[in-house]
This record gives sequence, structure tokens and C-alpha cells, in this order.
Amino acid sequence: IPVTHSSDADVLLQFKATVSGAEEALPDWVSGSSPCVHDHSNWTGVICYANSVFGLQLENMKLSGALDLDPLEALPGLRALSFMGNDFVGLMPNLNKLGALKSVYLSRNQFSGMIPTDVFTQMKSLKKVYLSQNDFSGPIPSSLTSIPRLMDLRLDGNKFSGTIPDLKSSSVLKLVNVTNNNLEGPIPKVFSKMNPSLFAGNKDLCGAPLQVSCPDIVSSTDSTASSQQQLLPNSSNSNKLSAPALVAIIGLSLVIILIAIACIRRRRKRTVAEIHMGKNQSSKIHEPHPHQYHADKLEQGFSEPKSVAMKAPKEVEHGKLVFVKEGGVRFELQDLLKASAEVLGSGNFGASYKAVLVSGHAVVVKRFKEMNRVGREDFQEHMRRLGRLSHPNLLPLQAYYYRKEEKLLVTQYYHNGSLAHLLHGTHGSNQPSLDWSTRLKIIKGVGRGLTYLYDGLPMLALPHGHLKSSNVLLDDSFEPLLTDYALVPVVNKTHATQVMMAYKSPEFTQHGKTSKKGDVWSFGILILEILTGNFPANSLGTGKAGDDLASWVNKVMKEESSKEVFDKEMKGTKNCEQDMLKLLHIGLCCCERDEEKRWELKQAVEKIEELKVMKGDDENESEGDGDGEPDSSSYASSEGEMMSSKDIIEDQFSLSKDN
Ligand SMILES: Nc1ncnc2c1ncn2[C@@H]1O[C@H](COP(=O)(O)OP(=O)(O)OP(=O)(O)O)[C@@H](O)[C@H]1O
Repeated sequence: IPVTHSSDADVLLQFKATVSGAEEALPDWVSGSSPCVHDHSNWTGVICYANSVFGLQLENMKLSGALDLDPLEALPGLRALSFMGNDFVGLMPNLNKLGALKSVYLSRNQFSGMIPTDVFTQMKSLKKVYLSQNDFSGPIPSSLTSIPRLMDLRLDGNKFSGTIPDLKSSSVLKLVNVTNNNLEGPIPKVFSKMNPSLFAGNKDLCGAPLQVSCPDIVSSTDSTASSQQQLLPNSSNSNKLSAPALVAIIGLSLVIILIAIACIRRRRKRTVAEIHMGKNQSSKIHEPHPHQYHADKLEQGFSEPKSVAMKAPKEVEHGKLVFVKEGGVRFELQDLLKASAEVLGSGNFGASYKAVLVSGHAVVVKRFKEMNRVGREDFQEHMRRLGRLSHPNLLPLQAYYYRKEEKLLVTQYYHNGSLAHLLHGTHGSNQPSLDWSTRLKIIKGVGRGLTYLYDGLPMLALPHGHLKSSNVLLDDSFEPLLTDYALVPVVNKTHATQVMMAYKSPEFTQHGKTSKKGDVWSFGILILEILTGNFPANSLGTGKAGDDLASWVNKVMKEESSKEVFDKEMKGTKNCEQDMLKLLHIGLCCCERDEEKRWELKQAVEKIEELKVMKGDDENESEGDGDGEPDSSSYASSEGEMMSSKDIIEDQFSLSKDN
């Protein structure tokens, strides 16, 4: 039997002995057995390739204490390490002896202190460095600038201070996230085109992409001064100006002032027109026919957002935003109104705007009409309840504004947008269609978020109530975040029954009653939408019974073949067909028309969790990520929990290919 060299086992056992909590978390790491057998992992959290250990994925295992990586030096094939979501403390572990690593994931621990400047000096192969949500302080280590292939750097949620080093040496850097630190000074030019929200929540950062200009530094003042000297007559010469020259200068200034006034007027007009356009779109969206809804939705919801001024609701100027969570960035309603805003779309309740505050913090403000089911006090109590919820797959509510006629709910902005946008919107060539492993990861996350809502809000008849693909946002690593959840108790009943997803369920449309399984039905539709790539128009409108997505899937499976059901744009499906069929079956069981026979959420989620997130190995997966590697879609590369062995295997492939 081809097994790992005994030395790999010895090394891992030696490492295990240094980690608190490993005894309970890694019971199958025992002497006498082997971490890899026939190329497959035989020990928890060990990833194997060519019968040797090349990855450790020890995430969310309650491991604690200091992390000493030195014993791992003796694993020649080691390329990826993930310890995310544990309770490790102390200084940043020493990576210097692990020079061949390609990915290091240490997010969501309690590492602290300054990171030595030279920690990454020997790490020439690193591509992904995740240090988010720890307690690191001091400057961002400058040795990061010496990593030639660094693609993805996450430093958010720490206490890094000082300036951001200029990472221009890494020509392939695609994403850097430094939100919520204490950074200051100019943002290096190389990041000027990135999303401003990736720099939000810092002490004093300035320059593009933020809309905060940096104070003049001496050299630029000097150069401005010298260029001014060239353009304007200096004082000693000014006496010598002739009368015609003076007339020309005054005339020119007047023309410039007139042009500026004209531009400001035109700009104002355009802004007002754009606001009107937003209103028209929102009235269009209430057209009764479901297909019309789809077409309008695609047209307005998924197109490029437009810049507008966010209009203050009447009297809003005097109101106060109420923040529902401790900590985090604080701002006033006035700051929101002053912020530059874009319409993201007009939904069933009102428009949603993206607003970028002067600090660079990007938020979404959703205006809710038809939200008067309860009075002010009960509304506030419900918002506080929502504020107490916390789960990686729920978009947290940050703040709300209450006024009888209209409410505003404020959440963080996510630049990847919604699942609906990714499935049905137009995406450029740099954003290929979602692959199988990413789709499964999204469904798993939605299931986890729903389970949390069911456990956290047992008193609600419909804990989500409005689950659909435009209410599933995606973070940078394509982890899903549910939004617009738990609003049924505060939405006017008639409006809720007309527009909210759970009221489109068969039991409500046929018998006018709701049950907790209404959310399961929406989940089933969402699963089918994700697998087929078809927009579930009928589940949103008043489609005939038997004319919905589930019936379509059943029909195609019966009359043609199950293969025909799946989205043709879904890549990475090779060798995953069994799991795809299983998931399709789970989706159908959640869509069962007979509520009695329909699965419980728990059952569905357990079945989904049994499916492993593994990337398929389609030969035709050719979209590169810019450095000639087979790991095509940037989003399939994992953020911690979903880092599959295949992901890491592909890292290994790319490494051997690069060398
Ligand atoms: N926090 C956010 N970050 C990024 N995009 C968002 C955010 N919240 C909403 N969006 C996007 O803005 C668009 C409009 O959302 P909105 O919630 O107003 O309408 P909807 O989800 O289409 O319909 P409904 O009102 O029925 O929920 C959608 O494409 C949605 O995905």
C-alpha cells in the first residue's frame, strides 16, 4: 500500500504535541497510522498530494495557545496552511523556515503584537496571506513588498498602524483588504483603482480610491509653486505687464468662471433627472406579470449603478440614526445625505443606495415603505433583536432610521453584489460564471445562515421570509450573506403577502396559510436556481401551478436527461456529477408542494453538509487568473472554511507548473 513516508507522520505527531486542544480535535492523528494513504487524506485536516503532506487545514477546531510552526519545516511537500477560526494567541508564528508555502491563512484567531518587518523575506512563493480579524498591531511588515506573486492580502480587523507599504513589486496583486485598522497617510497608487470599501474604517488614510485628498506634501507644494511661477508673472515682472496682457488675463478668468457655473447647473439637472429615472424604474417593477418582472429586474437591478444625490425623506434631517451594535464605524444621518450615492436598484419596498462616506466607508441604505405593521416601540425592539444576531452568513444590520412613513435600514456594502447579479447579470470576461464548488459553497452558507435564524428567532413563523437570490450577497471569497431577513413582523401584512418570497409558497397561494416550511420552499427554489442558472420567474409572480422551476426540472429530467437541467455555464463539474444530482434532489425535496411531505430545514441542511466542496477538473476550464495557473475563477479560491483539498491541490499543480 502506498503510504506517506513515516517521517511525515512523525513530524505531524510532533507538531500535534505542541498544540493545545489538538488531542480532542485530531483523534485520528495517532502513531502507527499514516496521514496519507493512496494519495488520499487519512488524518483529519491533512491534505495529501503524491502521497505526501502538502496542506494542513485545521480550521474552527478550538485549538489554542501559541502556534509553533518550526516542526513543520521537516515536511518537504508542505505548501498551504490554514488555522483560521481557532483561539491561537501570541505573536505571529515564524514562517521563515517554510519558504515554499503558497498560502497562509491565520484569520480569526487572537494573534497579537507587532509582526517582524522581515517575516516574509524568504517567502518568494506566497500568493495568499490572510491575517484578518486578529489583534496584530504596529506597522504592516514591509517584507510583504518583496513577495513577487502575492495575489490576495487580507489584513482587515487588526490594529495595524502607520502607512500602507507600496506593494507595487507584486504585479499580480488582485485584492488587498485593510479595513478597520489604524492606518494613515496616502494609499499607494497601485491600489487607486480598487474598491474604496477595502480601505474603510481606518484612522487617516487619504488619496484614491478614497474621496479624501491628501494634504500637500512638501515636494508637491514645491513643484506646484514652481509651475505657478512659470505660468504667472512673478512679482518683479508684474510691474512690467502691458495693458493688453492684463485684459487678456482678466478675460480668460471670466470665461473660466462662466464655464464652471454652467457645468454646476448642468450637473444639478442631471442629478434630479437621475432621481426621477430611479422612480420610474421602481414603478415599473410592480408590473404584475412575472416575466416582465424578470426583464425589468435584469435591466435595472443588474446594470451599472447610477450616481445620484440621495434625497432626504421629508423631515429626515431632524432624525437620528440608531446603531444597533456596539463598536464599528459611527456616522450621522447628515453624513449619509452628504455622501456620494448610487442607486443599486429599486426593489419591492423602495430603492437601495450605496453611499460612500467621506471616510471611505461604504454602506447601503435601503428605504422601506409599507413597514408599519407595528408601532415605534415594537419596531425598535425588533431592530434591537436583529442587532443581536451574529453569524458569518448573515449581513449584520448596522443602523436604522425610524419615521412613520418610511424606515431606512443601513448595512455594509459588498462590492461583489448579489447572487442574482452573478447568476443572471452580465459579467465581463474577467468574471467567469460561478463554478460548481463555489455554487455548493454558497448553498451551504445559505443553509447555515437559515439554521442560525431558525435557532435564534424561534418565535417567528417565517424566520427569513424573503429568501431569494437578490437577497443573498457575496463577500470577497464568495461566502454568502443573507439580507432582508426576519422582516415579516414589521412589514404591512397586505404588502408582505403581495411581495415577500415566503408568501409565494404553495401553501400560501393555495390555502392562504404560512408555515415555517415556507422558508424551506424558498431555499429549494434558490437551490434549483443556482444549479440550473434559470431565473425562477414564476416563484416571484403569480405563475400557474405546475409552471414553476421545480416542475420544469422534473419535466426535463423525465423527458430528456438530468444533464440537461444543469446550467451550461457551470464549470468544474467533471467528476462531481453524483454530488450535483444529490443536490438537485435535495432542492426538489425542499420544493415539494405538499407541505407535509416537504423536508424540514434541518434535514435539508444535514444532507447538504454531507456534500464535499471539491473542485471538478474540467479540462476546458481555461480562464486564467492572470498568472497562467489552472485555478481559474478568482472566487473559487477559498476563504478558510471552504478551502477544499482540491483547491490546495491546484495550488500544488500550479507550483510545479510555474517552476
Ligand atoms: N449591502 C449590499 N451590498 C451590495 N449590494 C446590495 C446590498 N444590499 C442590496 N444590494 C443590491 O441592491 C439591489 C437592490 O436591492 P433591494 O434589496 O432594494 O431589492 P431586491 O432585493 O431586488 O428586492 P426586495 O426589495 O424585494 O428585497 C439588489 O441587486 C441587491 O442585491
